[in-house]
Amino acid sequence: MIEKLRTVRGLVGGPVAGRTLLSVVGSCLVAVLDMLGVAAVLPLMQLVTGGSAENGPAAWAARIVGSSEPGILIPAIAGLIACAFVLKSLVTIGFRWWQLGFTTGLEAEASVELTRRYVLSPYGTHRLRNVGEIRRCVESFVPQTFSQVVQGLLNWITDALTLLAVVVVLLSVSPSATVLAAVVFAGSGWTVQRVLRPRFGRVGETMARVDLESWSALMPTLHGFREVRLAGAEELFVGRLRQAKHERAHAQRELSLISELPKYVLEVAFVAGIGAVAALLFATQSPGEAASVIGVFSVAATRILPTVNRLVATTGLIRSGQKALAVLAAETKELDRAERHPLAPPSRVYDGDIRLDRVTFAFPDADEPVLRSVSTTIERGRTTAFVGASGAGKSTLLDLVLGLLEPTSGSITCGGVNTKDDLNSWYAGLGVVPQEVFLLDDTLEANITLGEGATDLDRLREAVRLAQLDAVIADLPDGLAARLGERGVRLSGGQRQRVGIARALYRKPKVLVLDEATSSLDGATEYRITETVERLSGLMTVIVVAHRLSTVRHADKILFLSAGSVAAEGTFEEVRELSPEFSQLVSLGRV
Ligand SMILES: Nc1ncnc2c1ncn2[C@@H]1O[C@H](COP(=O)(O)OP(=O)(O)OP(=O)(O)O)[C@@H](O)[C@H]1O
Repeated sequence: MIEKLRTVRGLVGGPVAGRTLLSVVGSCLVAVLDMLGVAAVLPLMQLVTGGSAENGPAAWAARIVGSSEPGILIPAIAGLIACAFVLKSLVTIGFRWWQLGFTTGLEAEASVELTRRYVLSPYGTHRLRNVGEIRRCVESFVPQTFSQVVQGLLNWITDALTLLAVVVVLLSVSPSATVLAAVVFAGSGWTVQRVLRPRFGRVGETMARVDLESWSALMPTLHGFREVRLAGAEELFVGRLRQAKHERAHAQRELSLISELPKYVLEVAFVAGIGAVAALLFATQSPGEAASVIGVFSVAATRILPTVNRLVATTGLIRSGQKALAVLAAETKELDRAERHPLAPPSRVYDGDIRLDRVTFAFPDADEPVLRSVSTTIERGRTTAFVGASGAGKSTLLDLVLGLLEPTSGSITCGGVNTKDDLNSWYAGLGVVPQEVFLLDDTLEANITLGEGATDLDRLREAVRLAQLDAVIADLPDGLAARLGERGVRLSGGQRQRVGIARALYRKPKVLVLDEATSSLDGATEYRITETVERLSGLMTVIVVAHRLSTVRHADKILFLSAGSVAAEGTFEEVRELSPEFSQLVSLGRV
Protein backbone atom coordinates (compact mmCIF):
# COMPACT_ATOMS: atom_id res chain seq x y z
CA MET A 1 0.00 0.00 0.00
CA ILE A 2 2.87 2.38 0.85
CA GLU A 3 4.31 1.61 -2.59
CA LYS A 4 0.97 2.47 -4.23
CA LEU A 5 0.71 5.72 -2.28
CA ARG A 6 4.22 6.61 -3.39
CA THR A 7 3.22 6.05 -7.01
CA VAL A 8 0.09 8.16 -6.51
CA ARG A 9 2.21 10.91 -4.98
CA GLY A 10 4.35 10.83 -8.13
CA LEU A 11 1.24 11.12 -10.31
CA VAL A 12 -0.18 14.07 -8.41
CA GLY A 13 3.19 15.78 -8.15
CA GLY A 14 2.61 16.81 -4.52
CA PRO A 15 2.29 15.42 -0.99
CA VAL A 16 -0.67 13.16 -0.25
CA ALA A 17 0.50 11.60 3.04
CA GLY A 18 -1.09 14.28 5.30
CA ARG A 19 -4.54 13.99 3.77
CA THR A 20 -4.25 10.19 3.59
CA LEU A 21 -3.49 10.18 7.30
CA LEU A 22 -6.48 12.45 7.92
CA SER A 23 -8.60 10.02 5.95
CA VAL A 24 -7.38 7.14 8.15
CA VAL A 25 -8.17 9.19 11.28
CA GLY A 26 -11.67 9.86 9.87
CA SER A 27 -12.05 6.14 9.21
CA CYS A 28 -11.14 5.44 12.85
CA LEU A 29 -13.81 7.91 13.97
CA VAL A 30 -16.43 6.26 11.76
CA ALA A 31 -15.34 2.86 13.12
CA VAL A 32 -15.61 4.02 16.75
CA LEU A 33 -19.10 5.41 16.08
CA ASP A 34 -20.05 2.11 14.50
CA MET A 35 -18.73 0.33 17.57
CA LEU A 36 -20.77 2.58 19.85
CA GLY A 37 -23.88 2.02 17.75
CA VAL A 38 -23.57 -1.76 18.08
CA ALA A 39 -22.54 -1.53 21.77
CA ALA A 40 -25.65 0.56 22.51
CA VAL A 41 -27.79 -2.44 21.53
CA LEU A 42 -26.31 -4.54 24.39
CA PRO A 43 -28.43 -3.09 27.26
CA LEU A 44 -31.54 -3.10 25.07
CA MET A 45 -31.11 -6.78 24.23
CA GLN A 46 -30.46 -7.55 27.88
CA LEU A 47 -33.76 -5.90 28.90
CA VAL A 48 -36.02 -7.13 26.06
CA THR A 49 -34.91 -10.72 26.63
CA GLY A 50 -36.05 -10.44 30.27
CA GLY A 51 -32.66 -9.62 31.88
CA SER A 52 -32.44 -7.46 34.99
CA ALA A 53 -31.37 -3.83 35.02
CA GLU A 54 -29.24 -4.51 38.12
CA ASN A 55 -26.13 -5.74 36.34
CA GLY A 56 -24.24 -5.71 33.03
CA PRO A 57 -24.69 -3.06 30.31
CA ALA A 58 -28.34 -2.46 31.40
CA ALA A 59 -27.19 -1.27 34.87
CA TRP A 60 -24.76 1.11 33.18
CA ALA A 61 -27.58 2.44 30.95
CA ALA A 62 -29.91 2.75 33.97
CA ARG A 63 -27.36 4.99 35.68
CA ILE A 64 -27.21 7.30 32.64
CA VAL A 65 -31.02 7.41 32.20
CA GLY A 66 -31.59 7.74 35.99
CA SER A 67 -34.21 4.99 36.21
CA SER A 68 -34.20 1.19 36.19
CA GLU A 69 -37.94 0.99 35.44
CA PRO A 70 -38.17 -1.06 32.14
CA GLY A 71 -41.12 1.07 30.97
CA ILE A 72 -38.83 4.15 31.03
CA LEU A 73 -35.44 2.55 30.44
CA ILE A 74 -36.30 0.59 27.27
CA PRO A 75 -37.79 3.56 25.32
CA ALA A 76 -34.94 5.79 26.60
CA ILE A 77 -32.25 3.35 25.40
CA ALA A 78 -34.10 2.86 22.09
CA GLY A 79 -34.15 6.66 21.69
CA LEU A 80 -30.43 6.87 22.49
CA ILE A 81 -29.65 4.14 19.94
CA ALA A 82 -31.68 6.00 17.31
CA CYS A 83 -29.77 9.23 18.11
CA ALA A 84 -26.43 7.38 18.00
CA PHE A 85 -27.29 5.94 14.58
CA VAL A 86 -28.43 9.33 13.25
CA LEU A 87 -25.21 10.94 14.53
CA LYS A 88 -23.11 8.14 13.07
CA SER A 89 -24.85 8.45 9.70
CA LEU A 90 -24.37 12.22 9.65
CA VAL A 91 -20.68 11.97 10.56
CA THR A 92 -20.19 9.18 7.98
CA ILE A 93 -21.91 11.24 5.25
CA GLY A 94 -19.75 14.29 6.11
CA PHE A 95 -16.62 12.17 6.13
CA ARG A 96 -17.49 10.52 2.81
CA TRP A 97 -18.13 13.95 1.26
CA TRP A 98 -14.70 15.11 2.38
CA GLN A 99 -13.01 11.85 1.34
CA LEU A 100 -14.63 11.88 -2.13
CA GLY A 101 -13.55 15.50 -2.52
CA PHE A 102 -10.03 14.44 -1.62
CA THR A 103 -9.86 11.58 -4.14
CA THR A 104 -11.71 13.32 -6.99
CA GLY A 105 -9.50 16.39 -6.41
CA LEU A 106 -6.43 14.14 -6.60
CA GLU A 107 -7.78 12.63 -9.80
CA ALA A 108 -8.22 16.06 -11.39
CA GLU A 109 -4.74 17.07 -10.24
CA ALA A 110 -3.21 13.86 -11.61
CA SER A 111 -4.86 14.40 -15.04
CA VAL A 112 -3.55 17.96 -15.16
CA GLU A 113 -0.10 16.92 -13.94
CA LEU A 114 0.15 14.13 -16.51
CA THR A 115 -0.98 16.46 -19.31
CA ARG A 116 1.57 19.04 -18.15
CA ARG A 117 4.27 16.37 -18.33
CA TYR A 118 3.23 15.51 -21.90
CA VAL A 119 3.01 19.17 -22.93
CA LEU A 120 6.41 19.99 -21.45
CA SER A 121 8.17 16.90 -22.77
CA PRO A 122 10.87 17.37 -25.40
CA TYR A 123 9.55 17.69 -28.96
CA GLY A 124 11.79 14.85 -30.15
CA THR A 125 10.23 12.32 -27.78
CA HIS A 126 6.73 13.74 -28.22
CA ARG A 127 6.92 13.00 -31.95
CA LEU A 128 7.45 9.34 -31.16
CA ARG A 129 4.36 9.12 -28.95
CA ASN A 130 1.10 7.55 -29.92
CA VAL A 131 -1.82 9.97 -29.44
CA GLY A 132 -4.08 7.04 -28.53
CA GLU A 133 -1.71 6.10 -25.68
CA ILE A 134 -1.71 9.68 -24.39
CA ARG A 135 -5.50 9.88 -24.50
CA ARG A 136 -5.83 6.49 -22.84
CA CYS A 137 -3.55 7.51 -19.96
CA VAL A 138 -5.16 10.91 -19.33
CA GLU A 139 -8.79 10.06 -20.03
CA SER A 140 -9.03 6.46 -18.97
CA PHE A 141 -6.18 5.30 -16.72
CA VAL A 142 -6.14 8.29 -14.39
CA PRO A 143 -9.88 8.05 -13.55
CA GLN A 144 -9.58 4.27 -13.26
CA THR A 145 -6.60 4.53 -10.91
CA PHE A 146 -8.29 7.03 -8.65
CA SER A 147 -11.79 5.56 -8.60
CA GLN A 148 -10.63 1.96 -8.26
CA VAL A 149 -7.21 1.94 -6.60
CA VAL A 150 -7.01 5.13 -4.50
CA GLN A 151 -10.68 5.35 -3.54
CA GLY A 152 -10.62 1.57 -3.12
CA LEU A 153 -7.67 1.65 -0.72
CA LEU A 154 -9.26 4.37 1.43
CA ASN A 155 -12.61 2.55 1.49
CA TRP A 156 -10.77 -0.64 2.35
CA ILE A 157 -9.16 1.03 5.37
CA THR A 158 -12.53 2.44 6.56
CA ASP A 159 -14.23 -0.93 6.15
CA ALA A 160 -11.43 -2.90 7.77
CA LEU A 161 -11.43 -0.56 10.80
CA THR A 162 -15.25 -0.69 11.05
CA LEU A 163 -15.13 -4.46 10.95
CA LEU A 164 -12.42 -4.54 13.60
CA ALA A 165 -14.43 -2.22 15.88
CA VAL A 166 -17.60 -4.30 15.60
CA VAL A 167 -15.62 -7.49 16.20
CA VAL A 168 -14.18 -5.95 19.39
CA VAL A 169 -17.74 -5.39 20.70
CA LEU A 170 -18.76 -8.92 19.76
CA LEU A 171 -15.67 -10.37 21.44
CA SER A 172 -16.68 -8.62 24.67
CA VAL A 173 -20.17 -10.16 24.38
CA SER A 174 -19.23 -13.72 23.46
CA PRO A 175 -15.64 -14.60 22.46
CA SER A 176 -16.45 -18.16 21.37
CA ALA A 177 -19.43 -17.12 19.20
CA THR A 178 -17.35 -14.32 17.69
CA VAL A 179 -14.51 -16.68 16.78
CA LEU A 180 -16.98 -19.13 15.25
CA ALA A 181 -18.73 -16.40 13.24
CA ALA A 182 -15.35 -14.97 12.17
CA VAL A 183 -14.15 -18.37 10.94
CA VAL A 184 -17.33 -18.88 8.85
CA PHE A 185 -17.47 -15.32 7.57
CA ALA A 186 -13.80 -14.51 7.10
CA GLY A 187 -13.20 -17.99 5.64
CA SER A 188 -15.90 -17.49 3.00
CA GLY A 189 -14.77 -13.92 2.28
CA TRP A 190 -11.15 -14.98 1.91
CA THR A 191 -12.00 -17.97 -0.27
CA VAL A 192 -14.23 -16.03 -2.64
CA GLN A 193 -11.60 -13.30 -2.83
CA ARG A 194 -8.83 -15.84 -3.66
CA VAL A 195 -10.98 -17.43 -6.37
CA LEU A 196 -11.93 -14.14 -8.01
CA ARG A 197 -8.53 -12.41 -7.65
CA PRO A 198 -6.96 -13.57 -10.95
CA ARG A 199 -10.21 -12.78 -12.78
CA PHE A 200 -10.14 -9.18 -11.54
CA GLY A 201 -6.55 -8.88 -12.76
CA ARG A 202 -7.42 -10.30 -16.18
CA VAL A 203 -10.50 -8.09 -16.58
CA GLY A 204 -8.38 -5.01 -15.72
CA GLU A 205 -5.86 -5.93 -18.39
CA THR A 206 -8.55 -6.60 -21.00
CA MET A 207 -10.18 -3.24 -20.35
CA ALA A 208 -6.85 -1.43 -20.65
CA ARG A 209 -6.12 -3.16 -23.96
CA VAL A 210 -9.52 -2.70 -25.59
CA ASP A 211 -9.57 0.98 -24.62
CA LEU A 212 -6.54 1.52 -26.82
CA GLU A 213 -7.93 -0.70 -29.57
CA SER A 214 -11.21 1.22 -29.76
CA TRP A 215 -9.32 4.52 -30.01
CA SER A 216 -7.05 3.09 -32.71
CA ALA A 217 -10.17 2.08 -34.65
CA LEU A 218 -11.96 5.38 -34.09
CA MET A 219 -9.10 7.77 -34.85
CA PRO A 220 -8.61 7.02 -38.57
CA THR A 221 -12.33 7.49 -39.19
CA LEU A 222 -12.11 11.01 -37.72
CA HIS A 223 -8.67 12.25 -38.76
CA GLY A 224 -8.46 10.35 -42.01
CA PHE A 225 -12.11 10.76 -42.98
CA ARG A 226 -11.41 11.51 -46.65
CA GLU A 227 -8.90 8.69 -47.12
CA VAL A 228 -11.12 6.21 -45.28
CA ARG A 229 -14.13 7.25 -47.40
CA LEU A 230 -12.23 7.07 -50.67
CA ALA A 231 -10.67 3.73 -49.77
CA GLY A 232 -14.12 2.40 -48.78
CA ALA A 233 -12.58 1.34 -45.45
CA GLU A 234 -15.41 2.54 -43.17
CA GLU A 235 -16.63 -0.97 -42.35
CA LEU A 236 -13.11 -2.14 -41.63
CA PHE A 237 -12.64 0.45 -38.88
CA VAL A 238 -16.24 0.28 -37.66
CA GLY A 239 -15.78 -3.50 -37.48
CA ARG A 240 -12.63 -3.10 -35.38
CA LEU A 241 -14.43 -0.64 -33.15
CA ARG A 242 -17.33 -3.06 -32.79
CA GLN A 243 -15.00 -5.86 -31.77
CA ALA A 244 -13.20 -3.68 -29.21
CA LYS A 245 -16.46 -2.29 -27.81
CA HIS A 246 -17.99 -5.76 -27.47
CA GLU A 247 -14.87 -7.04 -25.75
CA ARG A 248 -15.10 -4.10 -23.37
CA ALA A 249 -18.80 -4.73 -22.79
CA HIS A 250 -18.02 -8.35 -21.97
CA ALA A 251 -15.20 -7.33 -19.60
CA GLN A 252 -17.47 -4.72 -17.96
CA ARG A 253 -20.17 -7.33 -17.52
CA GLU A 254 -17.67 -9.75 -15.98
CA LEU A 255 -16.31 -7.02 -13.69
CA SER A 256 -19.82 -6.09 -12.50
CA LEU A 257 -20.75 -9.70 -11.88
CA ILE A 258 -17.57 -10.69 -10.07
CA SER A 259 -17.91 -7.54 -7.96
CA GLU A 260 -21.43 -8.63 -6.97
CA LEU A 261 -20.65 -12.33 -6.57
CA PRO A 262 -19.16 -12.06 -3.06
CA LYS A 263 -22.49 -10.59 -1.88
CA TYR A 264 -24.35 -13.81 -2.70
CA VAL A 265 -21.69 -16.05 -1.21
CA LEU A 266 -21.53 -13.95 1.94
CA GLU A 267 -25.32 -13.96 2.34
CA VAL A 268 -25.19 -17.75 2.46
CA ALA A 269 -22.24 -17.55 4.86
CA PHE A 270 -24.25 -15.13 7.00
CA VAL A 271 -27.18 -17.53 7.38
CA ALA A 272 -24.77 -20.40 8.07
CA GLY A 273 -22.83 -18.24 10.58
CA ILE A 274 -25.94 -17.17 12.50
CA GLY A 275 -27.10 -20.80 12.54
CA ALA A 276 -23.75 -21.99 13.88
CA VAL A 277 -23.62 -19.20 16.48
CA ALA A 278 -27.22 -19.96 17.59
CA ALA A 279 -26.44 -23.68 17.89
CA LEU A 280 -23.32 -22.90 19.94
CA LEU A 281 -25.07 -20.37 22.20
CA PHE A 282 -28.17 -22.46 22.88
CA ALA A 283 -25.92 -25.41 23.65
CA THR A 284 -23.78 -23.48 26.13
CA GLN A 285 -26.06 -20.79 27.65
CA SER A 286 -29.56 -20.27 29.00
CA PRO A 287 -32.19 -19.50 26.33
CA GLY A 288 -32.55 -15.88 27.62
CA GLU A 289 -28.81 -15.17 27.50
CA ALA A 290 -28.49 -16.90 24.14
CA ALA A 291 -31.37 -14.85 22.67
CA SER A 292 -29.77 -11.62 23.97
CA VAL A 293 -26.39 -12.45 22.40
CA ILE A 294 -28.03 -13.52 19.12
CA GLY A 295 -29.89 -10.20 19.12
CA VAL A 296 -26.59 -8.30 19.40
CA PHE A 297 -25.01 -10.50 16.69
CA SER A 298 -27.98 -9.85 14.41
CA VAL A 299 -27.65 -6.08 14.81
CA ALA A 300 -23.87 -6.35 14.33
CA ALA A 301 -24.51 -8.43 11.21
CA THR A 302 -26.35 -5.48 9.63
CA ARG A 303 -22.99 -3.68 9.79
CA ILE A 304 -20.74 -6.64 9.11
CA LEU A 305 -22.51 -8.03 6.04
CA PRO A 306 -22.29 -4.91 3.83
CA THR A 307 -18.82 -4.12 5.17
CA VAL A 308 -17.39 -7.53 4.33
CA ASN A 309 -19.17 -7.40 0.96
CA ARG A 310 -17.51 -4.11 0.19
CA LEU A 311 -14.13 -5.29 1.47
CA VAL A 312 -14.13 -8.26 -0.86
CA ALA A 313 -15.45 -6.27 -3.84
CA THR A 314 -13.00 -3.42 -3.19
CA THR A 315 -10.06 -5.84 -3.02
CA GLY A 316 -11.04 -7.05 -6.48
CA LEU A 317 -11.48 -3.57 -7.88
CA ILE A 318 -8.08 -2.51 -6.55
CA ARG A 319 -6.64 -5.51 -8.32
CA SER A 320 -8.37 -4.73 -11.63
CA GLY A 321 -7.17 -1.11 -11.43
CA GLN A 322 -3.56 -2.12 -10.86
CA LYS A 323 -2.80 -2.42 -14.56
CA ALA A 324 -3.78 1.22 -15.04
CA LEU A 325 -1.66 2.29 -12.07
CA ALA A 326 1.32 0.31 -13.35
CA VAL A 327 1.07 1.88 -16.83
CA LEU A 328 0.77 5.37 -15.33
CA ALA A 329 3.75 4.74 -13.04
CA ALA A 330 5.87 3.60 -16.00
CA GLU A 331 4.69 6.51 -18.16
CA THR A 332 5.44 9.06 -15.43
CA LYS A 333 8.88 7.56 -14.89
CA GLU A 334 9.57 7.76 -18.61
CA LEU A 335 8.32 11.35 -18.83
CA ASP A 336 10.33 12.39 -15.78
CA ARG A 337 13.51 10.93 -17.24
CA ALA A 338 13.50 13.50 -20.03
CA GLU A 339 14.27 17.12 -19.26
CA ARG A 340 11.12 19.25 -18.97
CA HIS A 341 10.74 22.37 -21.05
CA PRO A 342 11.20 25.31 -18.64
CA LEU A 343 8.25 27.67 -18.14
CA ALA A 344 10.35 30.77 -17.33
CA PRO A 345 9.26 33.99 -19.12
CA PRO A 346 11.58 35.38 -21.83
CA SER A 347 14.41 37.36 -20.27
CA ARG A 348 16.50 38.50 -23.25
CA VAL A 349 16.14 39.43 -26.90
CA TYR A 350 17.97 37.27 -29.41
CA ASP A 351 19.15 39.37 -32.31
CA GLY A 352 21.83 38.94 -34.96
CA ASP A 353 23.10 36.30 -37.35
CA ILE A 354 22.15 32.70 -36.69
CA ARG A 355 25.25 30.52 -36.84
CA LEU A 356 25.30 26.77 -37.11
CA ASP A 357 28.62 25.32 -36.09
CA ARG A 358 29.29 21.69 -37.07
CA VAL A 359 25.74 20.66 -36.23
CA THR A 360 25.20 16.90 -36.29
CA PHE A 361 21.92 15.27 -35.42
CA ALA A 362 20.80 11.67 -35.05
CA PHE A 363 17.30 10.61 -33.95
CA PRO A 364 17.46 8.63 -30.69
CA ASP A 365 16.12 5.49 -32.35
CA ALA A 366 18.34 5.70 -35.46
CA ASP A 367 21.89 4.41 -36.00
CA GLU A 368 22.95 6.94 -38.62
CA PRO A 369 22.85 10.74 -38.20
CA VAL A 370 20.30 12.57 -40.33
CA LEU A 371 22.48 15.69 -40.50
CA ARG A 372 26.26 15.67 -40.55
CA SER A 373 28.43 18.57 -39.46
CA VAL A 374 26.31 21.37 -40.92
CA SER A 375 28.01 24.76 -40.62
CA THR A 376 26.47 27.87 -42.08
CA THR A 377 25.31 31.40 -41.29
CA ILE A 378 21.74 32.63 -41.64
CA GLU A 379 22.30 36.35 -41.93
CA ARG A 380 20.23 38.79 -39.94
CA GLY A 381 17.65 40.64 -42.03
CA ARG A 382 18.17 38.43 -45.10
CA THR A 383 16.15 35.61 -46.62
CA THR A 384 17.66 32.13 -46.50
CA ALA A 385 16.03 29.15 -48.19
CA PHE A 386 16.55 25.50 -47.19
CA VAL A 387 16.35 23.45 -50.35
CA GLY A 388 16.93 19.78 -51.05
CA ALA A 389 15.36 16.62 -52.34
CA SER A 390 12.77 14.81 -50.25
CA GLY A 391 14.41 13.26 -47.18
CA ALA A 392 17.53 15.46 -47.46
CA GLY A 393 17.01 16.80 -43.92
CA LYS A 394 15.36 20.23 -44.43
CA SER A 395 12.63 19.79 -41.79
CA THR A 396 15.08 18.32 -39.32
CA LEU A 397 17.47 21.22 -39.83
CA LEU A 398 14.60 23.65 -39.39
CA ASP A 399 13.51 21.96 -36.13
CA LEU A 400 17.10 22.27 -34.91
CA VAL A 401 17.23 25.98 -35.79
CA LEU A 402 13.85 26.49 -34.10
CA GLY A 403 15.22 24.83 -30.97
CA LEU A 404 12.61 22.05 -31.03
CA LEU A 405 15.34 19.47 -31.46
CA GLU A 406 18.75 19.65 -29.82
CA PRO A 407 21.90 18.95 -31.87
CA THR A 408 23.66 15.70 -31.00
CA SER A 409 26.85 17.71 -31.36
CA GLY A 410 27.72 21.23 -32.50
CA SER A 411 25.99 24.47 -31.60
CA ILE A 412 23.43 26.98 -32.89
CA THR A 413 23.83 30.59 -31.81
CA CYS A 414 22.03 33.85 -32.54
CA GLY A 415 23.96 37.07 -32.04
CA GLY A 416 26.67 34.94 -30.43
CA VAL A 417 24.38 33.44 -27.76
CA ASN A 418 23.49 29.76 -27.83
CA THR A 419 19.76 29.46 -28.59
CA LYS A 420 19.30 26.68 -26.04
CA ASP A 421 20.58 28.97 -23.23
CA ASP A 422 17.15 30.59 -23.00
CA LEU A 423 14.75 28.76 -25.25
CA ASN A 424 11.69 30.78 -24.26
CA SER A 425 13.43 34.04 -25.22
CA TRP A 426 14.45 32.41 -28.49
CA TYR A 427 10.86 31.25 -29.18
CA ALA A 428 9.56 34.75 -28.32
CA GLY A 429 11.44 36.14 -31.31
CA LEU A 430 10.19 33.53 -33.79
CA GLY A 431 7.16 33.65 -36.07
CA VAL A 432 6.61 30.25 -37.66
CA VAL A 433 4.15 29.40 -40.44
CA PRO A 434 3.85 25.62 -40.80
CA GLN A 435 2.54 23.78 -43.83
CA GLU A 436 -0.55 22.62 -41.91
CA VAL A 437 -1.86 25.58 -39.93
CA PHE A 438 -3.57 24.53 -36.74
CA LEU A 439 -6.82 26.43 -36.13
CA LEU A 440 -8.38 26.95 -32.72
CA ASP A 441 -12.11 26.53 -32.31
CA ASP A 442 -12.37 30.28 -31.70
CA THR A 443 -12.70 33.62 -33.50
CA LEU A 444 -10.45 34.65 -36.37
CA GLU A 445 -9.02 37.35 -34.13
CA ALA A 446 -8.14 34.82 -31.38
CA ASN A 447 -6.60 32.61 -34.06
CA ILE A 448 -4.32 35.39 -35.23
CA THR A 449 -3.38 36.69 -31.76
CA LEU A 450 -2.92 33.12 -30.43
CA GLY A 451 -1.39 33.13 -26.95
CA GLU A 452 -0.59 36.86 -27.00
CA GLY A 453 -3.04 38.27 -24.40
CA ALA A 454 -4.99 41.51 -25.10
CA THR A 455 -5.25 42.36 -28.81
CA ASP A 456 -3.14 45.20 -30.19
CA LEU A 457 -5.48 46.42 -32.94
CA ASP A 458 -2.81 48.25 -34.95
CA ARG A 459 -0.59 45.19 -34.98
CA LEU A 460 -3.57 43.03 -35.91
CA ARG A 461 -4.56 45.26 -38.88
CA GLU A 462 -0.97 45.32 -40.09
CA ALA A 463 -0.62 41.52 -39.86
CA VAL A 464 -3.94 41.04 -41.69
CA ARG A 465 -2.87 43.43 -44.45
CA LEU A 466 0.56 41.83 -44.93
CA ALA A 467 -0.94 38.33 -45.02
CA GLN A 468 -3.46 39.45 -47.70
CA LEU A 469 -6.33 38.45 -45.46
CA ASP A 470 -8.47 41.59 -45.94
CA ALA A 471 -10.58 40.13 -48.72
CA VAL A 472 -11.19 36.91 -46.75
CA ILE A 473 -12.30 38.91 -43.69
CA ALA A 474 -14.59 41.10 -45.78
CA ASP A 475 -16.37 37.95 -47.01
CA LEU A 476 -16.91 36.53 -43.51
CA PRO A 477 -20.29 37.39 -41.89
CA ASP A 478 -18.71 38.52 -38.61
CA GLY A 479 -15.33 39.61 -39.96
CA LEU A 480 -12.59 39.16 -37.38
CA ALA A 481 -15.19 37.94 -34.87
CA ALA A 482 -16.18 35.00 -37.11
CA ARG A 483 -15.63 31.62 -35.47
CA LEU A 484 -13.23 29.21 -37.16
CA GLY A 485 -12.34 25.60 -36.50
CA GLU A 486 -14.46 22.66 -35.47
CA ARG A 487 -17.83 24.37 -35.18
CA GLY A 488 -17.10 27.50 -37.20
CA VAL A 489 -16.30 28.70 -40.68
CA ARG A 490 -14.37 26.27 -42.86
CA LEU A 491 -11.44 27.94 -44.57
CA SER A 492 -9.71 26.76 -47.71
CA GLY A 493 -6.12 25.50 -47.49
CA GLY A 494 -4.80 28.80 -48.86
CA GLN A 495 -6.95 30.84 -46.45
CA ARG A 496 -5.71 28.77 -43.52
CA GLN A 497 -2.13 29.44 -44.58
CA ARG A 498 -2.81 33.17 -44.72
CA VAL A 499 -4.22 33.01 -41.17
CA GLY A 500 -0.96 31.25 -40.23
CA ILE A 501 1.09 33.98 -41.88
CA ALA A 502 -0.92 36.73 -40.10
CA ARG A 503 -0.43 34.84 -36.81
CA ALA A 504 3.33 34.72 -37.32
CA LEU A 505 3.56 38.39 -38.35
CA TYR A 506 1.35 39.58 -35.46
CA ARG A 507 4.15 38.46 -33.12
CA LYS A 508 6.48 41.02 -34.78
CA PRO A 509 9.12 38.33 -35.00
CA LYS A 510 12.83 38.83 -35.38
CA VAL A 511 12.93 35.60 -37.37
CA LEU A 512 10.08 34.64 -39.70
CA VAL A 513 10.01 30.98 -40.71
CA LEU A 514 7.92 29.80 -43.65
CA ASP A 515 7.86 26.01 -43.65
CA GLU A 516 6.23 25.12 -46.97
CA ALA A 517 3.90 27.93 -45.96
CA THR A 518 2.87 29.05 -49.41
CA SER A 519 2.39 25.61 -50.91
CA SER A 520 -1.44 25.79 -50.83
CA LEU A 521 -1.68 29.30 -52.22
CA ASP A 522 -2.72 30.08 -55.76
CA GLY A 523 -0.09 31.63 -58.00
CA ALA A 524 -1.35 35.21 -57.65
CA THR A 525 -1.66 35.13 -53.83
CA GLU A 526 1.68 33.39 -53.51
CA TYR A 527 3.24 36.07 -55.70
CA ARG A 528 1.80 38.83 -53.49
CA ILE A 529 2.88 37.12 -50.28
CA THR A 530 6.36 36.43 -51.62
CA GLU A 531 6.53 40.09 -52.54
CA THR A 532 5.46 41.02 -48.99
CA VAL A 533 8.09 38.73 -47.53
CA GLU A 534 10.69 40.28 -49.81
CA ARG A 535 9.67 43.69 -48.53
CA LEU A 536 10.12 42.45 -44.97
CA SER A 537 13.68 41.59 -45.88
CA GLY A 538 15.89 43.92 -43.90
CA LEU A 539 13.33 44.18 -41.10
CA MET A 540 13.56 40.57 -40.05
CA THR A 541 15.45 37.40 -40.81
CA VAL A 542 13.40 35.10 -43.05
CA ILE A 543 13.94 31.36 -43.34
CA VAL A 544 12.04 29.58 -46.08
CA VAL A 545 11.65 25.86 -46.64
CA ALA A 546 10.01 25.33 -50.01
CA HIS A 547 9.96 23.13 -53.05
CA ARG A 548 8.62 25.74 -55.45
CA LEU A 549 11.20 27.49 -57.57
CA SER A 550 9.21 30.73 -57.47
CA THR A 551 9.38 30.80 -53.66
CA VAL A 552 13.12 30.35 -53.30
CA ARG A 553 14.43 31.94 -56.47
CA HIS A 554 14.82 35.42 -54.96
CA ALA A 555 16.18 34.31 -51.60
CA ASP A 556 19.42 36.05 -50.62
CA LYS A 557 20.93 32.68 -49.88
CA ILE A 558 20.10 29.11 -50.73
CA LEU A 559 21.31 26.28 -48.53
CA PHE A 560 21.20 23.18 -50.65
CA LEU A 561 21.08 20.01 -48.58
CA SER A 562 21.88 16.61 -49.92
CA ALA A 563 21.80 13.44 -47.80
CA GLY A 564 22.14 15.38 -44.55
CA SER A 565 25.02 17.67 -45.55
CA VAL A 566 25.28 21.12 -47.09
CA ALA A 567 26.10 20.34 -50.73
CA ALA A 568 26.24 23.98 -51.80
CA GLU A 569 25.27 27.45 -50.58
CA GLY A 570 24.99 30.90 -52.15
CA THR A 571 22.57 32.73 -54.41
CA PHE A 572 20.28 30.72 -56.67
CA GLU A 573 22.61 31.08 -59.64
CA GLU A 574 25.72 30.32 -57.55
CA VAL A 575 24.20 27.12 -56.16
CA ARG A 576 23.07 26.14 -59.63
CA GLU A 577 26.66 26.46 -60.83
CA LEU A 578 28.14 24.73 -57.79
CA SER A 579 25.81 21.74 -57.58
CA PRO A 580 24.93 19.58 -60.57
CA GLU A 581 22.31 17.87 -58.36
CA PHE A 582 20.57 21.20 -57.67
CA SER A 583 20.87 22.17 -61.31
CA GLN A 584 19.22 18.91 -62.27
CA LEU A 585 16.42 19.39 -59.71
CA VAL A 586 15.79 22.87 -61.14
CA SER A 587 15.67 21.60 -64.69
CA LEU A 588 13.33 18.79 -63.65
CA GLY A 589 11.14 21.39 -61.98
CA ARG A 590 11.56 19.63 -58.62
CA VAL A 591 12.55 22.84 -56.86
N1 LIG B 1 11.77 10.28 -35.82
C1 LIG B 1 12.63 9.89 -36.77
N2 LIG B 1 13.43 8.84 -36.53
C2 LIG B 1 14.31 8.42 -37.45
N3 LIG B 1 14.48 9.00 -38.65
C3 LIG B 1 13.71 10.05 -38.96
C4 LIG B 1 12.74 10.55 -38.04
N4 LIG B 1 12.13 11.61 -38.62
C5 LIG B 1 12.69 11.76 -39.84
N5 LIG B 1 13.64 10.83 -40.05
C6 LIG B 1 14.50 10.67 -41.25
O1 LIG B 1 15.31 11.83 -41.38
C7 LIG B 1 15.56 12.10 -42.75
C8 LIG B 1 15.31 13.58 -43.01
O2 LIG B 1 13.95 13.85 -42.84
P1 LIG B 1 13.36 15.30 -43.05
O3 LIG B 1 11.91 15.24 -42.71
O4 LIG B 1 14.20 16.27 -42.32
O5 LIG B 1 13.57 15.49 -44.63
P2 LIG B 1 13.02 16.66 -45.57
O6 LIG B 1 14.18 17.11 -46.38
O7 LIG B 1 12.30 17.68 -44.77
O8 LIG B 1 12.02 15.85 -46.47
P3 LIG B 1 10.64 16.35 -47.17
O9 LIG B 1 11.00 17.37 -48.20
O10 LIG B 1 10.13 15.10 -47.81
O11 LIG B 1 9.76 16.85 -46.09
C9 LIG B 1 14.65 11.18 -43.55
O12 LIG B 1 15.46 10.15 -44.10
C10 LIG B 1 13.69 10.61 -42.52
O13 LIG B 1 13.37 9.28 -42.84
